[in-house]
Amino acid sequence: MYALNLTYLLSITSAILSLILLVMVFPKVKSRRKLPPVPVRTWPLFGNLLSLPENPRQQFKQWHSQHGNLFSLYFGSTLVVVVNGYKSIREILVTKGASFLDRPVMYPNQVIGMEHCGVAFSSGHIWQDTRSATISILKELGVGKNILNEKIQDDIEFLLDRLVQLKGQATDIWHHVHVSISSIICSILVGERFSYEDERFKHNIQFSNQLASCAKELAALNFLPILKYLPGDVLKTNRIREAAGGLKCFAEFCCDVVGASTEKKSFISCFRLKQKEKPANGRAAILDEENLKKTVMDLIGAGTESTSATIAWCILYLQHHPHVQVKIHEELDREIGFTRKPSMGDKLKLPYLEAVIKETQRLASVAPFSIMRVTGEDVTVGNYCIPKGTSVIPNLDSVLHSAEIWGPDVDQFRPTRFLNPDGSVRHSEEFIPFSIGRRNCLGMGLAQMELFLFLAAMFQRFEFVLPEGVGLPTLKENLGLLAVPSHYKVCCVDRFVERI
Ligand code: HEM
Repeated sequence: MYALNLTYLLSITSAILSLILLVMVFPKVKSRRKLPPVPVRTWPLFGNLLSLPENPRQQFKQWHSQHGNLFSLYFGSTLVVVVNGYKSIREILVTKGASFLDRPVMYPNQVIGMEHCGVAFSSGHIWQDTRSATISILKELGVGKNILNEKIQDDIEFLLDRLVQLKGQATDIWHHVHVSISSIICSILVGERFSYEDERFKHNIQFSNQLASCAKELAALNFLPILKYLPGDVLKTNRIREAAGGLKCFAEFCCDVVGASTEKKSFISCFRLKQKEKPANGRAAILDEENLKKTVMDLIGAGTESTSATIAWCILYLQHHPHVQVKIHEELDREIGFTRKPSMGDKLKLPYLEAVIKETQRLASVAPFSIMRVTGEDVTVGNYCIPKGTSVIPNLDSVLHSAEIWGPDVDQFRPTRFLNPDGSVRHSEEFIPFSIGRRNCLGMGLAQMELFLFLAAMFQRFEFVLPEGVGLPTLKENLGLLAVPSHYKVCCVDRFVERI
């Protein structure tokens, strides 16, 4: 009887234990089974990092066509899901956007102890409150309105003067544009322009370039932090530390310049005024000085290279397609002439230029992999489950370079794809260089103003031609934090002189 009871008790206990085990383990087995496929062999420690070429655009394209819209990779031990195609990207960034709003921690922010604040790399409430404050201040300061139009025009005047002074000598046009675009964002932040010769302003540009040049090392350090202990500074940790520290110092300097001013003419003073407002949600503490400094750094970082590289791509494409430059000149001469500056009010009159800008953004795709997101909870996309805490790459390139969307000549520069038969601009929902959803590019309005005003004024004034005897510059990109062109030189031929 006793033996029978013991057997009975044991079998009941083991049945309950098996059930508990099944309940505990099954979801994991199930979710593991439903992860998007890993297209290559995974190695201990490195994961799939060793299978990624220096420029993964083509490799991602191939895996997209072989494995469908979602595939997984391990960057070290971190699971990263790459999402491709308009439908799936829309699903993660818009329809199920709430589960994909956060960002993973990034190494350079960690180095300066600012990984959780600011607007571009923060998460949760800090991101939400900082983003809504930043957007409302930029609106107050006139993004999309005439006040900003004038600020931008000031820097354009400086740029045109500098280019005229070169008297047609070959020059690195991207460098000049970079300085002007950087000056605009600084003047929005501080309320007045820095002199281009200001040492701190020049250093800031230098530090941004320095950080951008360490993109590969940054990617490795992000996912294999143990590598920072390698002897001999193989991964340029000293350069990264110096650049990130330098950018932080410049942001502190900008905040000091504005001081206690309560005039609502700079981003920094408006942000400080918001610190004093009593918010409905009771979270005023989030908009503190540390957060202000990091937001200033984020706006400078996100708002300079992206726009100036796009302008550099545009002028480079036109060296390969000179007939497009002729058409831009014809449109500008017909609609604006030479006696006044182009303004935002002229946008509708210059559809060809607008189509050229869109085609440049599509083909150059300067932020091909957007900025990584991280899932805030387990979420199902298509047939797959993406677990909470997974890093996610929205592969914008898979949309901007999709032959299904843009046709068989997708790799060619053909601005007319953005024109309707009646000559007006064709808008397409798949045109997503600024990403989509609640966390898309916060500076889209400013970037669009800058691209239009700079390019309209530059083409009104100059014809950009290659120096004599120099072959066509390469279209090969340098893919770091962004996809930028290789440096090239052009001569800026003054069209106003020709008219006199
Ligand atoms: C041609 C120029 C530009 C392109 C192609 C571009 C593209 C992008 C992309 C793809 C993202 C990632 C969005 C996402 O995660 O879904 C982004 C984020 C961001 N961009 Fe831009 N951008 C440009 C210009 C600017 C400018 C001028 C500013 C400055 C005000 C700016 C500020 C930002 C900020 C602050 C974020 C982070 C937003 C957040 O995390 O909430 N961008 N941009």
